Amino acid sequence: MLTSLTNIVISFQNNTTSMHQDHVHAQPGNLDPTRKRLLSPFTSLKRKSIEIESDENEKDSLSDTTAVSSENKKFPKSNLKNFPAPSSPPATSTTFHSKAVKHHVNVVIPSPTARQQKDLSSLKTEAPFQGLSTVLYPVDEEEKRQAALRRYHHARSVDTSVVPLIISSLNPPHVPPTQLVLQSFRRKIQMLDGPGVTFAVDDEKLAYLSTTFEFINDYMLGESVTPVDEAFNSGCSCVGPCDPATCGCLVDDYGDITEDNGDANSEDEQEPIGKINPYDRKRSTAEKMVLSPEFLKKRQRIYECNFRCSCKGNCWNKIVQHGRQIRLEIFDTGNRGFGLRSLDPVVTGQFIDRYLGEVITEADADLREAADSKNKSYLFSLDFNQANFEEGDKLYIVDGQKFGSPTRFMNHSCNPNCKIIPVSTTNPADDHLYHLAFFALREIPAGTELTFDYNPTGAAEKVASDDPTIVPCLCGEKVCRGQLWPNARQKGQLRRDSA
Ligand SMILES: C[S@@+](CC[C@H](N)C(=O)[O-])C[C@H]1O[C@@H](n2cnc3c(N)ncnc32)[C@H](O)[C@@H]1O
Repeated sequence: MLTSLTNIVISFQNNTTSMHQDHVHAQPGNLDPTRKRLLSPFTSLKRKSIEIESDENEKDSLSDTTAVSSENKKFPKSNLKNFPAPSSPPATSTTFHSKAVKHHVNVVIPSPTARQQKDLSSLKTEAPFQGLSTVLYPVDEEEKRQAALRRYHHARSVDTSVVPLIISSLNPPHVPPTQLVLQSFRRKIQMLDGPGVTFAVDDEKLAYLSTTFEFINDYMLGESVTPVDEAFNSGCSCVGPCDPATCGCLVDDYGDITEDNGDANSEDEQEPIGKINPYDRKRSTAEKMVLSPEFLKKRQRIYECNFRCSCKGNCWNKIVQHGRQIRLEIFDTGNRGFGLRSLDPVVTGQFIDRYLGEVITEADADLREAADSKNKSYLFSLDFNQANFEEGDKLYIVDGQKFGSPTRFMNHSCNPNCKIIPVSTTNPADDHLYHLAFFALREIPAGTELTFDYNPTGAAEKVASDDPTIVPCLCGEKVCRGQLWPNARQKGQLRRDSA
């Protein structure tokens, strides 16, 4: 079989695009979010929908040039480089103007066999609608109607620098990139467990946040973080609902350990006077269980019933593990960055949400802090039981900067309306890994900013107000201490005292 090299003229024809939209739809490259594959003229060349002009004379005149296998119809690079590089329009651009006017590309087309020639000529006569040298196939009823009326447009060559290649039916309506990022961020927010979380923040700030932060539904454990083995896990042996007087999960009551006098671990030297029931059944309404007023004043850890407990089912000592029950909103405070508020009224002692993030070792936290010392602090130390730590024990830190929960946006106040309580929901034997749960210290009307004290035990510590390194507190409370934390202790401040 003879092979000939045909010089063909490729032009983007105005009608071609619409005629072959179905064709283009089928291309997986459509899904490429960068759309580069669709926008590249080179890619377009590969599509069958491009009109190719050739005639017998041209074939003949070129038949003595170099032969190349027809299977690999290669477009010589020397010609391709004339195509303009994609001008990287926004990912969702629906229309673009090809800057190429005409491009001559050498393509090898095998000479048809006698049989093929016969087939082709029969095709030409049988095909209902023909262009000057090209058989065209209308794709929808309107195009068929136009073609039947001979209104079919057959421009042979068009100045493609002014012909918009409209691919509107292939792409969603034009959406600016910021909106795209936001759409994807909002979709992710919907994946958060619990009632909705919304944003009252301008698009630009939200778009920036969405590129630097992601919501998560649980801790992300770092490589060096090892939870205590399940073999050490235990549960209560209550039959039926847990008895607040005897349930083995409840904390022993030592009477006088409060926020004011309180070392959380001083119980070691005393005999318990009973059990503290962390959640108040008396104050519960039909739908709400709250932290007991006694517990709100104490520095104690809550051990909720877990899957090892005999009580099973919907035990009243399972609150934090059921997750957030209120709608939250992240808003722009204007002077302290983002803040958090509840869209629902919150009652005293009500559970708000957990503080989540990457759980990392103290050494890793130090490295992160050193690398990013000027930024806001999102590091919380899981050091509530530090007095029990033994030589070699690892101290874990929760870093909510890049991954976290809505409480990552809670600001400090010198007169806070929330407080963090350490809560174990799975393995009570694990002194290093537990949850940091926020509870309401008082009634909080819907729409009020949720805050906590970043430095509850260090309230008295102040440094000279002319210290240039002080981070000023902007909580605006009458009792404001004027600074977020004594600056000499800024490093790791959240990591020390918040729990
Ligand atoms: C855990 S973040 C709180 C969320 C933060 N506002 C944001 O936009 O992501 C802690 C940081 O918020 C700022 N911040 C929180 N409370 C503040 C306050 N009362 N006054 C000034 N800045 C505060 C400080 O920059 C602090 O390092």
